[in-house]
Amino acid sequence: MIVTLTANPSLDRTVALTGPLVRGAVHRAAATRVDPGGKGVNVARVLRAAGRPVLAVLPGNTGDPLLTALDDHGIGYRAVPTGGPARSNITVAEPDGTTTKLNEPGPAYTDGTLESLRHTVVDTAAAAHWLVMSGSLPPGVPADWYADLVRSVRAAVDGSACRIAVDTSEAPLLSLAAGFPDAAPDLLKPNSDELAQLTGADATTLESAAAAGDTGPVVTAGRRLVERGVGAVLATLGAAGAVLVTADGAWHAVPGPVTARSTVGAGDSSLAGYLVAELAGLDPAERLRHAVAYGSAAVALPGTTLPGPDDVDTGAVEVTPIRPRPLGTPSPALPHHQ
Ligand SMILES: Nc1ncnc2c1ncn2[C@@H]1O[C@H](COP(=O)(O)OP(=O)(O)O)[C@@H](O)[C@H]1O
Ligand SMILES: O=P(O)(O)OC[C@H]1O[C@](O)(COP(=O)(O)O)[C@@H](O)[C@@H]1O
Repeated sequence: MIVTLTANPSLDRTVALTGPLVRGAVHRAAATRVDPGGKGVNVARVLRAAGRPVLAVLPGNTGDPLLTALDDHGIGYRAVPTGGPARSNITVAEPDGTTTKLNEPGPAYTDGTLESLRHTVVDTAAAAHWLVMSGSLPPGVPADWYADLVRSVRAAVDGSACRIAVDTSEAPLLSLAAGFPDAAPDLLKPNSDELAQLTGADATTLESAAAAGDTGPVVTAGRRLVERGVGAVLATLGAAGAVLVTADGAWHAVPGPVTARSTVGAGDSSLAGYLVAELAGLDPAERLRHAVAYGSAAVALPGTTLPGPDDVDTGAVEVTPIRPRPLGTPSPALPHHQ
């Protein structure tokens, strides 16, 4: 079983426009849709569609439309009472696939929510193969909460029995990294912005260099994290695919041709695809292939519509091993902001 923790879930409302977004203009939407969202919820949805047993842990009060949506999708969950309804995050989708996201901060927790959530995670992790902690933290939650939770789970559960994956950003990500090596997860899934936040590198340059075939800076950034205790770094790079770095090697995977409709949920689908392959016993290169195939499949679908196995074409993804640097060769410099 896989447990996903979404500390700040959302109802994702996607508004599709008929033309490009114009600031200050009135737009008549072509269509709208509402999906249950938040990073861990999305990972749970993809895993469930792939036939993997999954439990979503999240804050939520009985009757919250988000919990109703999870019921409708057949996602099992443990919800902890909290301070108000789940936030609504808005995506504006333009016809060329450009997506603009407006993410609310989310309701503050009531006294006890944080502790109940922590207990529920530690309790459910005891029976899990993977625990996935994903997304932002609501207002008032200490930034080092994920780092503390990694330590709590490791103290309570045999580490080899339940591995931990983390996908977060900004202060919670930086606090997690400050807690390495003892708070280092088995799998970290940064996108290029998050890799830049961790290393001080420039995100656009990391992606554009990889798109031009130079994965050196991403591999250097990934290796630094692995040297600090992270088991594997799955660095997703938008249209440039993804790079996987472990203690044993590094690989780059490039997606096949995709018509982008909405990038929302692409990173979550990548993480879920990686886990699908890992649970099937596939090797690191194949895990990366699945991650990129699932991410690209998500991009081709509207709103937070997430891919099932039938949407995913692993054969279209090209995976290349990245040769280790010869001994004594200095690492390439990371591209920093000018
Ligand atoms: N424009 C795109 N074309 C094809 N695949 C894409 C595109 N954008 C994202 N992807 C796929 O989705 C994955 C995750 O996207 P990314 O933007 O890096 O993550 P996040 O959603 O976390 O920011 C990529 O590794 C890639 O496989
Ligand atoms: O917790 P955050 O960082 O505000 O992100 C939440 C948003 O991210 C999503 O989970 C999508 O994430 P990705 O596009 O990175 O896969 C949305 O469903 C949700 O609205």
